[in-house]
Amino acid sequence: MNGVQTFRASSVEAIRRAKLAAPGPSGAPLTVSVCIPCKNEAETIGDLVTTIRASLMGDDGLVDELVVIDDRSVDDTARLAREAGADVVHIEDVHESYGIGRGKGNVLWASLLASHGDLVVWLDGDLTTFEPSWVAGLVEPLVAHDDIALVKAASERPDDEGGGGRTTELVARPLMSLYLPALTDLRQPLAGEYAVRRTVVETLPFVTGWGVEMALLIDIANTCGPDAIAQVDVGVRRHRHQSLTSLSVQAAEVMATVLGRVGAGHQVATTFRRSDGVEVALNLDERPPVAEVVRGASAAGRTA
Ligand SMILES: O=c1ccn([C@@H]2O[C@H](COP(=O)(O)OP(=O)(O)O[C@H]3O[C@H](CO)[C@@H](O)[C@H](O)[C@H]3O)[C@@H](O)[C@H]2O)c(=O)[nH]1
Ligand SMILES: O=C(O)[C@H](O)COP(=O)(O)O
Repeated sequence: MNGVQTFRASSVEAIRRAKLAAPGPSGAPLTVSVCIPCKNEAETIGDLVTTIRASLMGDDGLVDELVVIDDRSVDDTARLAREAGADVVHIEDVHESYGIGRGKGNVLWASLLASHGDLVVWLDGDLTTFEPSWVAGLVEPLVAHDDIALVKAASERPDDEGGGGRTTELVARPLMSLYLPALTDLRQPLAGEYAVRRTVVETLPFVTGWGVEMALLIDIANTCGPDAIAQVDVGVRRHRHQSLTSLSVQAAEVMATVLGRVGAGHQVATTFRRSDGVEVALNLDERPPVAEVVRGASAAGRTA
C-alpha cells in the first residue's frame, strides 16, 4: 500500500489515443462524460462548455458526452450552456423520477443518472481558469490503472482575491490530518474537478450537501483502499469566491460529514448558527447508491 498517488499528466493527444485504445467494463470502447453542476453560473459556463467542445469533443475525441446539470438557476445558465453545445439537464426532471433533493452532492448524484460514460469527470461551473489538459490529466490514471477509482485535481489556489481555499485549508486538511492520515497527501480534497470510475461511485451513497467530496474520499478509501485515490497537478485554479457567511455553512457540513464517517460525530447537530445569528439547517442528507436506484427503476419499468 502506497496511499494516494500523484501523477504528472502526459500530453492531451497521448491521453486521447490511450483512451481510444482502452476497453470499457463491458468490452466496448471506453467512454468519458464531463458533467458540470451549475447554480447560477451564467458568467462562466458558456466559455467552459465552448472550450471543452472545441478541444476535447468530436469524432474520436477524448470526451464523448458533456452534460450541464442546471440546479434551478435563475440566471441564463441553462440557455448559455445549451447554446454553447452542452446537453442541459434540469434538476427538476431528475427529481420528478427520483424525489426532491438539494445541494451540490444532490446534483453530482443526479449527474450520474443523466450521463452514460464509464468515466465521469466533474468540473465546477464557476472556473475562471480552465485548460482542456485538466480533463485529460484527470482521466489518464483511470485509463492506465484499473485499480484507481478517483482522481482529484491538485491545483495552486492564489489568495490575492481573498480566497485560496479557505474551507480546504481551515477545515478539510486539518480534519484529514487528525482523522484520515492515509489521505493527507491530497492537496485539494474539496476540489470540484475530479474524475471517477462509474462502476465504483454508483455503489456508494451520496451526501447531498457540501460534504459530498469528503464522503466520497472516505468511502472509496474504506472500500477500495487509499491507493485507489490519485491526484494530478493541473496548475493554477481561480474561481468565484463565496462569502465567509456562506462558507461557514459549507465548513459545518464538511465537518459533520467527516466526523460522522470517522466515528467522532456523536451528537452532531443538524443546524448551524451563523455569525449573523441566522440558524441554518445543515444539509446532511444522503441519496442511496445510484446502482440501487437504477435497479429499482428497472424493476418498476422505468428507464434511468
Ligand atoms: O446547491 C448547489 C451548490 C453548488 N452548485 C454548483 O457546484 C459547483 C461548486 O460550487 P461552488 O460554489 O463553486 O463551491 P466552492 O465554494 O468553491 O466549494 C468548493 O468546496 C466544495 C466542498 O465543500 C466543493 O463541493 C466544490 O466543488 C469546491 O469548489 C458550482 O458550479 C455551483 O454552481 C450547485 O449546482 N448546486
Ligand atoms: O475550496 C474551498 O476551500 C472553498 O471553495 C473556498 O475557496 P476560496 O477560499 O478560494 O473562495
